[in-house]
Parts: sequence; structure tokens; C-alpha cells
Amino acid sequence: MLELQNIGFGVPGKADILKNINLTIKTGETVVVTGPNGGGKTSLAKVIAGVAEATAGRIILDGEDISDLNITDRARTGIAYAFQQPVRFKGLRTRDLLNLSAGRELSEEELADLLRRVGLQAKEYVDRSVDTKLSGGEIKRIEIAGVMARDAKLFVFDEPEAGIDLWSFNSLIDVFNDLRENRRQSTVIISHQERILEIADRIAVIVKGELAAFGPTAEILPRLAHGPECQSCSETCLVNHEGEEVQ
Ligand SMILES: Nc1ncnc2c1ncn2[C@@H]1O[C@H](COP(=O)(O)OP(=O)(O)OP(=O)(O)O)[C@@H](O)[C@H]1O
Repeated sequence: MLELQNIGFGVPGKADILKNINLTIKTGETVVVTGPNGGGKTSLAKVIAGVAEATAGRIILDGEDISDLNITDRARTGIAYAFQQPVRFKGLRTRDLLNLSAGRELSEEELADLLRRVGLQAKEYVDRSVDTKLSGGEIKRIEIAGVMARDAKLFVFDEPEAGIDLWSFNSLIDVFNDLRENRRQSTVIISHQERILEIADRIAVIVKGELAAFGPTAEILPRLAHGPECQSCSETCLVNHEGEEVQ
């Protein structure tokens, strides 16, 4: 279980990127974090993974206070994080990246299975270098496969849909559904995609650095803006289609 207690995050010149965020994500639960651009979702993902340091509050994973741990130690405690914009590694092949993520030598079958789950064929990708020659969508999928290779307590995916074509997107939905059915770990997905929102157990909405709403999908989803439909839900709507908070 992940507990975020009064989390704040800021940088010089922008002190309140995140303000007083309180969230509890149960073991086995999938929470999708959504909200308008610039609201603070990526910052929240980075603060959870230890890529950025919270300026206030505590982060507790399975009862252990991990607030002061760096990214490597958080990874060791069982947090697996997929960046919004994955890092490329010159000289490292896909198989090396997956083996590193898994912390062991994966069999050819395991490698093929991980790649298949993100819609890539092993024979084409397993020995390719994870460098700038890969497309944005390819690198994103390889990174997601790497995260899936981890035996993590908590998975954090930042906009996994970005740059991914419709066919691969369907495989991605299957990946998240599998994770959800496993019920062994908690999953946080930052997303704007309705089909990803639909598979959440609960949805958190971050607007202007604050938690505007957090609740079961059936309750929150109808309150999110859908362009013109916004008019029909304006009383309870959380964000309108201009991305502003409804007053
Ligand atoms: N290191 C930083 N320095 C200055 N401003 C930052 C920094 N990190 C984030 N911000 C600002 O904080 C706000 C929140 O950014 P963040 O990337 O967390 O938003 P987001 O909700 O993920 O947005 P999007 O949906 O566009 O990906 C933005 O206004 C961003 O410009």
C-alpha cells in the first residue's frame, strides 16, 4: 500500500507545483491520475519514484517511510517507474535492458513474452540497440516491457499511451488489465486516455497542483470533461475542456 501524506513539491520560482496531496493506493489497486496539462501529474509520479524530491510531506510504502530514499533505493524497495519520455541507452540492447530490469538473465521465451505483451516481435527487437534509431513509440513500449519485467510492489506509468499506435494501445490495455487482475501490486497510471481511465479502480484528478477529486471510477469518470458534453455535467464537472477548474 502506498500512502502519500501532505505531499508538496516546488522548485525555485514555482513553489507550489504540488500542494498538500493526500492519497492512499491499496495493494492490488489500479489508480489512474488525470487532469489538465500542467496540473502536476508528472511531478507527482516523479516524487513517488524519487526522481524528484518532495518539498513537504511523507511517502509510505507498505508501512516503510521511503521519503528520504533516492531513486535507486526506492527501486530496491519495489517501485518500478516508466518515464513519460523514456531514456535511450547507446550500446544497450533490448535484451540487456530487460535483463537489467528483471535483475536476472531472462530466457528467450520470457523476453519474447514481455515484448509480445507490448506489441513487439522479439526477433525484430530483442537484439536492437535502445538508441535514437528507435521510434518514440518503440522506445516507449520497450520501456514498459522493462517495467513489466520487474517484480515490483508499485508500478508507476507516466502517460503510457503517448506516441503509441492504436494496435499497440490495445495490447497496452491488456497489460494493465493483467496487472489489475494479478492484484499483487499497486499500479499508478498517469493518463488522459478514456480507455485507460475506464480500467481504473479509482481515479485521482489533479488540478493546479491540488487533488481536486479522488474516488471510484464510476463516480469520477462522469464528472470529467468531454468537450461539448461538459454542458450536460457542468454542475459536478471537475475540469472543463479548456482545462480550467470549474468555479
Ligand atoms: N523542474 C521544474 N521547473 C520549473 N517548472 C516545473 C518543473 N517541473 C514542473 N514544472 C511546472 O510545474 C507544472 C506541472 O508540471 P507537470 O509536468 O507535473 O504537469 P502535468 O500535469 O504532468 O502536465 P501534462 O499533462 O502536460 O504532462 C507545469 O506548469 C510545469 O511547467
